[in-house]
Amino acid sequence: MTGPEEEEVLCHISSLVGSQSRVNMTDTVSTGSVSDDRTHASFSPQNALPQILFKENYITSKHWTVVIVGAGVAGLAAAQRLMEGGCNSVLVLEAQDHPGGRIHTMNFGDGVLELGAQWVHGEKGNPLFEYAQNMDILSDPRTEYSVEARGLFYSETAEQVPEIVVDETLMALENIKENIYKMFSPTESDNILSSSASVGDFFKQKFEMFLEECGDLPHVQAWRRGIYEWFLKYELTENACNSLNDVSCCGFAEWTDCPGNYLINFKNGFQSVVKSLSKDISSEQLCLSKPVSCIHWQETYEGKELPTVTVECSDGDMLCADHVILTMSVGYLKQHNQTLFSPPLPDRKQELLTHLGFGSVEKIFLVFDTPFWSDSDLGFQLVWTSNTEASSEWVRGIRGFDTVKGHSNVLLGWISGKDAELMQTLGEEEVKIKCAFLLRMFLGRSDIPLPRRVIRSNWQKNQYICGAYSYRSVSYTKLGFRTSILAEPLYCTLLNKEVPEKWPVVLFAGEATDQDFFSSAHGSLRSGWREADRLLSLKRYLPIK
Ligand SMILES: Cc1cc2nc3c(=O)[nH]c(=O)nc-3n(C[C@H](O)[C@H](O)[C@H](O)COP(=O)(O)OP(=O)(O)OC[C@H]3O[C@@H](n4cnc5c(N)ncnc54)[C@H](O)[C@@H]3O)c2cc1C
Repeated sequence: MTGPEEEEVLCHISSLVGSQSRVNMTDTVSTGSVSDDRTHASFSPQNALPQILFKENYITSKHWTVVIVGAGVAGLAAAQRLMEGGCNSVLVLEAQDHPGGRIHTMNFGDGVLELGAQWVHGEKGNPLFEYAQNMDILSDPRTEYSVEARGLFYSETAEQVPEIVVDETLMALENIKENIYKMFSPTESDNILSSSASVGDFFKQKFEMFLEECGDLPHVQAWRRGIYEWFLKYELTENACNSLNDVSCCGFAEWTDCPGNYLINFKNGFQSVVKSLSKDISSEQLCLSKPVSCIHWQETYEGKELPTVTVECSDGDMLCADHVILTMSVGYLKQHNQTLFSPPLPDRKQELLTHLGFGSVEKIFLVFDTPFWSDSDLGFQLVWTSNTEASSEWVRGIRGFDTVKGHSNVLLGWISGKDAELMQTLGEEEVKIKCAFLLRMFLGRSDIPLPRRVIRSNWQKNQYICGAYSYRSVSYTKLGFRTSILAEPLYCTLLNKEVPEKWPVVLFAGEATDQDFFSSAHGSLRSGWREADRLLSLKRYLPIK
């Protein structure tokens, strides 16, 4: 079913990690990360057989200094940093048959489609921007820019909402958002009351005040309310939550913007970061299709040597290491932490995982034979001003359709929360029909054709990702949780006085563990470096291999 215009970039990535996938014949892994019609053809168990026999012995017979679980940005960044620091005994285990995690670039036509991370968000102080710039993999933001959530705003009665109303309302909402940052910034909000404030309540209260001040005619007020609903959907996507009432104002204000262009593209897609981070990792050190099922660690150790962490894989393989860095998503950890650790995680960490937010954001790419819009259109934003029959359906969750850089015949719809989860359960035909119906209704154009195909991301369905990214919920801040609690390693108390008494054995990286840049790829990158540096600082105690 794969169209001629499309080719999995992941196949290209496979070449950078060698042609051996080390797929275990006895362990069939369903990645579920993309629509069912795409497979990673280069990794066939048949052609991997000779390597399997060699690799399985190789990885289990060695005692590794560091085993990293997950080959997303965080895991690869940690591996690269460790190796640059002189620690070469590093093994990366990845459950899926490709590296990249929540980065998934797909070749399409003459360009790419990004099913996961799409842009570098900001320049100044952004570690990913600096890294990518040094690697010369970024497009020039002055000539190669993207737009998001722009274009014309239409109501379900096919009226274009006057730009002045759109601009005024969005400006008011941006000001309210700015106020959340100011009032709830970590320096301003050290009290119990502010820790229970929700972003949803804050917006609602301030927006009602704005409406009152405006004193509009009823139809203008209906537009403003529709724009407000549109804006909330935008924020649901930014925060990957079901409702902004779940998002804590304090947690929201912890996010730190990096000044500069917010939608920076890569010359060859986000996958070039994956490629660059893994360029020095040999094929022996990156083991794909190798899910880890349990981390066996010790809380105290009396021996003269250093304690060993045993990594148990789903296929029964046991690997030994001095340290393990885990980079799985919070969604995955929420589902598996009860069985993933032996002994179990400390209570406080388990409780944190219950309260830390992690929800769905999905992309729906509509591919048309020929565009029904013009080159100057930036997108079509959907403003619901009343309740119609369609408004109770999942399609109401679609914020709008943006044009896509490099593809004149593709529109991108964003959807999040419960509507995104429901959308994933539907067949391609139904999604196609519903999206075309929506566009016809809002644009008042019965001539809009059915898209030729629909390409969806399906992050929530992916058993090794389980959603999009993390957010700080109201209960999380109310109970006093901090990112540092999630990021804190599991220590083993050593009686050997030659080394620090609290010896980190299991370490945690990944987007959610970054204090300021959680939910982003630059947060992941920094978290991988942070944990690698933590281990490199112990170098003097280790026979670094
Ligand atoms: C739709 C979407 C759009 C986004 N847009 C942007 C954007 O424009 N800009 C931006 O900066 N960020 C964006 N992000 C966020 C960004 O993609 C992530 O923050 C980042 O890629 C996460 O990297 P990570 O290494 O922390 O985790 P992951 O990428 O999730 O890596 C973890 C890896 O662990 C593996 N794994 C899980 N369980 C196991 C196991 N048991 N054994 C072995 N391996 C396992 C997983 O398969 C995965 O490969 C977006 C995310 C989504 C979903």
